[in-house]
Amino acid sequence: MRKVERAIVELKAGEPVLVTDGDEAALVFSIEGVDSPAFEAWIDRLNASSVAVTLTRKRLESLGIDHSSTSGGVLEIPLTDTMGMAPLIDSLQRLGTQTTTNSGVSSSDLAEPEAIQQASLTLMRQGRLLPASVSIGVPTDARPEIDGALHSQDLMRVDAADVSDFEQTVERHLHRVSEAQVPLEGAEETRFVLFREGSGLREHLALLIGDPSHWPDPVPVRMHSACLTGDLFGSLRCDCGEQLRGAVRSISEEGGGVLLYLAQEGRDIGLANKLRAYSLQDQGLDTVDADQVLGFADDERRYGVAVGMLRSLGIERIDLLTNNPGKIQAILDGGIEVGKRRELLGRVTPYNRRYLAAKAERSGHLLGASLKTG
Ligand SMILES: Nc1nc2c(ncn2[C@@H]2O[C@H](COP(=O)(O)OP(=O)(O)OP(=O)(O)O)[C@@H](O)[C@H]2O)c(=O)[nH]1
Ligand SMILES: [Zn+2]
Repeated sequence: MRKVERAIVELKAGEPVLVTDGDEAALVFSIEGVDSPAFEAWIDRLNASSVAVTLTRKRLESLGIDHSSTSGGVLEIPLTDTMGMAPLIDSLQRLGTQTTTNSGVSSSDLAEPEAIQQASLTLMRQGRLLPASVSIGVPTDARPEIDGALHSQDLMRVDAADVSDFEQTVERHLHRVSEAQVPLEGAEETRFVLFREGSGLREHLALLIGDPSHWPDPVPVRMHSACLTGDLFGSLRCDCGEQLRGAVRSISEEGGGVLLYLAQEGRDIGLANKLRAYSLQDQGLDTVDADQVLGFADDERRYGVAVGMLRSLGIERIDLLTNNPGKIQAILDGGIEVGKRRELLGRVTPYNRRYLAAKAERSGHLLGASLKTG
């Protein structure tokens, strides 16, 4: 597991990772890393005649490519002697982010992602990078070159099978690391408990509000996905900051309960991608389409960690503060009983009205009344 974690750090730094599957091996870069010196250097070192771009199905759809595969597609790009590095990098980056549906690529140009390419997309996802990768196949005669780099620790190697296990393993190994009393405005008796994922990459908080021995049954719970712009800076583009403070207040008034503050910035696409999505929304796309252009599903969140935290706190029956039916389903799927849903509304502003409307109309969030009156 630590190897996969290190591989993600390499990819985030624009460096390649060697991904293997049996006898097959490829050097994988994130599409964000193709302008790094390492990319050009490895094309030369391996004397590569082509590179392969792996895109998610959502990304293919947004490029107007009708592809039947559920997991994505792989486009082989031949490298010619006359093609300079700058145009190659430019066309790779455009495949990763351009908004036009006129990509010039058709479904017949695409291959099904194999284990290595599937693993590459998982690595990007775990690193909250753009979900697109570029790989360079390693031919047998280039193995000594690669072995040298592995030996001198210039290159990290991971096996595709370990990558595919990673996501599940992370959720199973949740550690309760540290805790302290932190009095909050409106909820002075609050205890922060920090949980760390097995991989060490992410940390989530449980705020225990009030005295647990006097909590109502079912326990009022809010699962809140981090939103740096809204929670901390009071962004008017969303309703998160108000929901966060409203939840603390309301749980405290009801006699206590738990707020889970989950490291799932931007519906778990990460802050870098959320800012990209915002900028696409400023060009006219709604919140769902903007994420799709970047290659993401409507909502990338899973709640295994939240279920794990509730279990570790000994909570088996909850009332959930949310407008998102997907969260209720996820908790039920995790085997925790949900009594009531309690709505939790933020203020509707001219800046967030469109965002909230898209959540209601396209993602099934229960916000209808607030949008009419707000
Ligand atoms: N990708 C993306 N994420 C956004 C955007 N606006 C806000 N977010 C993120 O959406 C998440 C909202 O989290 P929550 O309030 O927990 O969840 P919710 O799905 O709105 O459901 P509720 O429980 O009803 O609030 C946060 O992680 C925000 O950072 C956006 O335009 N695009
Ligand atoms: Zn927000």
